Amino acid sequence: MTKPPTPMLDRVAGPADLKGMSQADLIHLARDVRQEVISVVAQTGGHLGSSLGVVELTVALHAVFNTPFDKLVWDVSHQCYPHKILTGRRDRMLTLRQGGGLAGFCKRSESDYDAFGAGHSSTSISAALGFAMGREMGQPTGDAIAVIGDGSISAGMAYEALNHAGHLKSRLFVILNDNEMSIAPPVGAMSKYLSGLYADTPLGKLKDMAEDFEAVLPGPIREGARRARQLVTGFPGGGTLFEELGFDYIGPIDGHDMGQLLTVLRAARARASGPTLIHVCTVKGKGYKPAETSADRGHGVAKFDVASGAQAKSQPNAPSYTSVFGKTLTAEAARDPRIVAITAAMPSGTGLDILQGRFPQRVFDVGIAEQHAVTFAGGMAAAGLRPFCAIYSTFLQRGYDQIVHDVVLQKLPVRFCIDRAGLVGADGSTHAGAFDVAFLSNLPGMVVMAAGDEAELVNMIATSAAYDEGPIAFRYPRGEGVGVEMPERGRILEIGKGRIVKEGTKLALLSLGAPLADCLKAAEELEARGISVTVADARFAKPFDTDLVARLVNEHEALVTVEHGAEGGFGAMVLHWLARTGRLDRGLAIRTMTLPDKFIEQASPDAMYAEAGLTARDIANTGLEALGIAAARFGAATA
Ligand SMILES: Cc1ncc(C[n+]2csc(CCOP(=O)(O)OP(=O)(O)O)c2C)c(N)n1
Ligand SMILES: CC(=O)[C@@H](O)[C@H](O)COP(=O)(O)O
Ligand SMILES: [Mg+2]
Repeated sequence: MTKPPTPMLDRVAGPADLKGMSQADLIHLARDVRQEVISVVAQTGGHLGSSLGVVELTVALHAVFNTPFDKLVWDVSHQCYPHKILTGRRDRMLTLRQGGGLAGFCKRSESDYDAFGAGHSSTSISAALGFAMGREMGQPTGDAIAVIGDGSISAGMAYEALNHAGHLKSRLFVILNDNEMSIAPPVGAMSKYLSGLYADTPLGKLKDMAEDFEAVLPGPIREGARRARQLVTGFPGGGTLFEELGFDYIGPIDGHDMGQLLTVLRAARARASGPTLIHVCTVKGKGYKPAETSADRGHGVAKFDVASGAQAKSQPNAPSYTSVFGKTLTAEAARDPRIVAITAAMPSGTGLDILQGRFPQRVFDVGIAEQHAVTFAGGMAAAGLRPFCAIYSTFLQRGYDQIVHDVVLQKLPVRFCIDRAGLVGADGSTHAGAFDVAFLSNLPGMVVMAAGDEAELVNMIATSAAYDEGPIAFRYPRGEGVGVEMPERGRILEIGKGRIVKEGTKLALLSLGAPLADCLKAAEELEARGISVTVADARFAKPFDTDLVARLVNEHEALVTVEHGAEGGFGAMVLHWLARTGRLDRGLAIRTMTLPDKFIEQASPDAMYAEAGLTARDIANTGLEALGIAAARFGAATA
């Protein structure tokens, strides 16, 4: 692939080089950065659309502010590629999202320019406000600037921070990057409100408006903001929502017009004394047709051919868990009108777009609002509906108190569908689904299942649909299933009962969920050495099958539990029970294999599991160790 020339970018080693550049140079630089982002992401895959949308904004911010002394906080930080390119990491961009390479998100450990790490949304205003307070209290830090998208500003946390910032009245910049997109079109009144701020002013006219805005400079910025707002809202007496919250509001301005950006940012930097919100309109995927015209505006892409935009997607060997979930739930919903589903801004990621296609009225996209999603589902369950609340494991962490207080405590039959359970690969540690088994299994009355393969997922959906006694959850990993035969229809599982998948006599491997395939592989390796192995699929982490565990420990010389989750999960529950029932009093050979007590950086899922010590080979070796024949260990772990 020929790389486009980038003469202006080639002159840049870091943000300091932007300071002396003319506006024309910065426009040229932005053009180069855009080419660079396209060229890099074509080779690595990643979050293309959001990064393309903030190219001019990133250049302007680094030209005007004094980073890293000034703290630039990117919300989610999936749009950080131009920022990484301009802050000394250009030469490593081709390692993006790969093992040992640059993270796909901002990371404090990666660069001083990454003021605050992210991956989850809606945290930037709180963090930036923290920096502002640090400055006010004498810490050596400059301005604090949060850049937050219109999708991310829908979450409660963002409002909590705006509310507090308005109260504190400290100088703080919030840049609202409004591209009228989340991953799907954003939902709700806030999105409509933001659009309303410029509904009567088509984007083409924004330039005139901003020139008018410029014309009032260098008069007081507050007056300028008011005039701009009046122009677009037509409410001379009223303030924008942001003004009511105590912010000076500037905008909306065209986020692809370097002149507007520089003028407004420089004026704001020179004059702002309190919290200031700058409303910037951008286009997700800007400057690359295939991204701009795709339904998600090129949100997350695989490697692609730049000329055609065609993405390199490998042929799957089995359906993805996500699609199995979407299709199975749709079939269940066709049979049961009480079934409804909730997503927090991830209809396609969760597979609920499939159900949405068939029953649009029964799928509720609540925006990025996991806490609300959980309690909303609780209310629906209390009303007699059968809600399936589909949230990635990592994002479900946001709704923990809601799970405990609003759902579990009241024994409400919310079905939690936990996708992306386990390590997820390129998104790295922020997105690892590591903790759900641990944080759900300790809740009284909660039922927690994990699918050992895609057919089991079908059974668990059927089981959840039929279960009205209280909250129930099932987890399944990112990516393809294992290729097992699929049942016509899900079977209702007996709550708290596991299954023996393969009978043996000497060693017992007890898998929870996705490690089942690796346990079977490990068993094969061990059997080749003459060690007879039982492989059991626990199915339930809570209540787990105590009869099965008792049988495994009684009838085998050693037991190994295996899970794709953090310490404190299934293995810990098994150990609690064994200890409580006195089974450990005279000793048992038992090992619990979990994710290690550390965050694992991005790499391929196989490489991440290898680092975690959870490959089939690791399982086999742990079994040997538990049997007291560690000397017979297999060689280097294979993924
Ligand atoms: C708490 C949380 N929930 C869901 C997500 C998944 N997610 C990542 S980016 C995104 C859309 C963000 O939209 P916006 O802030 O407008 O940024 P844009 O992609 O439009 O640039 C979503 C839903 C997340 N990162 N964090
Ligand atoms: C930034 C973010 O949180 C999402 O875009 C995430 O990267 C999606 O990952 P999946 O590809 O697993 O849906
Ligand atoms: Mg957006």
